[in-house]
Amino acid sequence: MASASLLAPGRHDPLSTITLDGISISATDSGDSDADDSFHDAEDAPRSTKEQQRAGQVDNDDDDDDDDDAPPAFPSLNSAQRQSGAPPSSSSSSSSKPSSAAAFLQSIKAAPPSSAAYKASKDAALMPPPPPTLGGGGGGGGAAAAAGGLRVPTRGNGSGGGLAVPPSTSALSAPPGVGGASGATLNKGEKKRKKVALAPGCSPLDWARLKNSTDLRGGITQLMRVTPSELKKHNTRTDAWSAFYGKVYNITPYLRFHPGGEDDLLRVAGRDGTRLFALTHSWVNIDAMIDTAMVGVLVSE
Ligand code: HEM
Repeated sequence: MASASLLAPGRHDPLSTITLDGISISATDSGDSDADDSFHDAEDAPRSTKEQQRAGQVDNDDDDDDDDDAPPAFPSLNSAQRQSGAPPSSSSSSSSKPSSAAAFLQSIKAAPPSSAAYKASKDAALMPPPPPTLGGGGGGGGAAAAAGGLRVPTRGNGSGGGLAVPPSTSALSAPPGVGGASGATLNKGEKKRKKVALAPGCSPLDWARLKNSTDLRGGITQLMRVTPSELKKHNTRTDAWSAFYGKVYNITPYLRFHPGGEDDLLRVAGRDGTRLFALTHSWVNIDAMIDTAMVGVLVSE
């Protein structure tokens, strides 16, 4: 092929091979200093030629315009793959090339036609990868795409690195009582948390699994009208009912799953626990928590 005559003897640098071959396809362009035309010609190179050039390269995606329009960014100039292939680098062999080819290469390297991918690959040989940038304004992927690389999406919060802990949280200490944060101090009016260590197999997830798969009514098949005196009969650890917001629940199976401990929950066994419940954790959705353990509604005597 005509490209062989433009290559320096013994020169196998894929970078120069592609570029020079691009010129060779349109022979009349060989003296054209317009780099844009040269790269366009390379894009139009016959497929078989391009495949030969790409032999041994990782990226075989023909649809990638960057690959076709610019000297290959992959394998990158300092990659192990490229080094193991052992083609001599362009800088080390430039002195042995014919002066016209060397000058042409030089002109391309000095001003590639708006080829950000080529510039990135060239820079990669000289310096470590840049630190992650912010994707402020939703345009975070733009620079990465232009550089021909993939980036982890970052949050455009306007400060700090993409995956770093938001600066606002660094000043916070753990909530009192959480994770054994003994050094945590309580603000005035703040209550100390009283969560207990649950036994193995008694996590909230275990409870969710149990209550969704098992009948927890303790033998009750139909919802009952429960009077306070009836409720009072179920006040033991093995048979505990309690009323919350007008509904009566069999809390016996939930005792060992209660994050606040069995004893606290047992305080309301056999009676209306609405007030204590609301005082302790009004945010807990009791219906979602133990709906399958509901045995009836609370009625007056
Ligand atoms: C069937 C009724 C109840 C259910 C479903 C229930 C459920 C829960 C849940 C889900 C939590 C964890 C809350 C969180 O992490 O924010 C919790 C914590 C707690 N519960 Fe209950 N609870 C019930 C009744 C009660 C009652 C009647 C009392 C008090 C006598 C009580 C005292 C506590 C306490 C002290 C905590 C720890 C709160 C903390 O410091 O984080 N609970 N409960």
